[in-house]
Amino acid sequence: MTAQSLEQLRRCTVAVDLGAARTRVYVRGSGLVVDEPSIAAVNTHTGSLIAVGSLAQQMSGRTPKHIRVVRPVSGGTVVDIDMAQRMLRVLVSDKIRKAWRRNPMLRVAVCLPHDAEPIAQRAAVETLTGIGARRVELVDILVAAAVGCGLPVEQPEATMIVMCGAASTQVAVLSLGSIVAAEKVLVGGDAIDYAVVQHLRSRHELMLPTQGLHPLHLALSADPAADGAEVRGRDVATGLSRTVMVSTSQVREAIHTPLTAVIDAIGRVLRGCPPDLVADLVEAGVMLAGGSAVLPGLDRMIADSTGMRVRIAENPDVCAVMGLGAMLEGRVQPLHLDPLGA
Ligand SMILES: Nc1ncnc2c1ncn2[C@@H]1O[C@H](COP(=O)(O)OP(=O)(O)OP(=O)(O)O)[C@@H](O)[C@H]1O
Repeated sequence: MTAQSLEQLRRCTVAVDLGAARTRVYVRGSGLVVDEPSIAAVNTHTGSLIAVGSLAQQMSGRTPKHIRVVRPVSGGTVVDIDMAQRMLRVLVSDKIRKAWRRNPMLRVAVCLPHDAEPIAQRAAVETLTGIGARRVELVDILVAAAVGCGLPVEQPEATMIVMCGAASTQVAVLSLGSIVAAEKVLVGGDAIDYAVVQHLRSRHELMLPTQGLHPLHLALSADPAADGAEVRGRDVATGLSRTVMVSTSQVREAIHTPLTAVIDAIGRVLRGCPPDLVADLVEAGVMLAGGSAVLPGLDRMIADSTGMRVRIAENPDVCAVMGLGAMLEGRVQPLHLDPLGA
């Protein structure tokens, strides 16, 4: 991050993280004002918006035919600009109206997945300008999250962040405010949940409701010797409700493949780093951020396979937007490198 780009971010009033699972909005001077699921419910007859955020999430899987629950953000990219704008307008309505009114030249900072395609960048800019932003600054989510975790990204020392989101896991090594090496794999919390759902379907012939995944996360945190968790779902053949006991070892086996993809990505990033930075990381360790960072046992698995110390950020799910917030509040100081004048 150059001093110039930090200067541009300082002129922003609002920071937005449009995630595949959740939308977060930070307003300068007010803090985090929105943290809601990136979901909208629409009446297909009239086209009108019925609900957004948590309320729309509650409707998911329970709607009559004329109501459709949609996700305007997929894989960290806005795929339905019109719906994303309508959702954002409702989510931020009263929270940033004041900021908007006070500042008709509103500048907004948005974090995007690492190496976002130009089309994804344009979709984010169009979404925000469509709801009133005059200028949109784009920031790599890995830089924003590293700042939000409190990592010393501006220093000449390596820091490693693993951002475990819903749609993807992104890994980076940063030094002197920039990304030295990074990787993105399209495996996140959703793929891990899907692996568990598929396992239950094939092994127990059980279809799981979305809410049923929580006991499985708890089962993972239990003692491996414990029995596991009771899970209620629908029998694939009869359609009737049924309960099965799922053991911790079965859940671990089911999520082994997606987690291996994450471990492999970390390995590739380490191999792409100069040896001096890898030596720094032995001391500094790895920081886990993103909603899936709290998946029980993930930190231990990464520590075992890399031999490095692994920490989970204090509020891992909101690191990226809080990092953007820190930049617009001016809490991130660029490192001034004095030219030697040679
Ligand atoms: N307690 C928990 N245990 C395990 N997984 C969890 C827990 N809480 C949230 N998750 C997972 O975290 C993911 C959401 O993470 P996050 O809020 O970082 O997503 P996002 O920023 O919207 O996603 P992306 O960065 O991929 O766009 C979901 O897949 C969810 O299942």
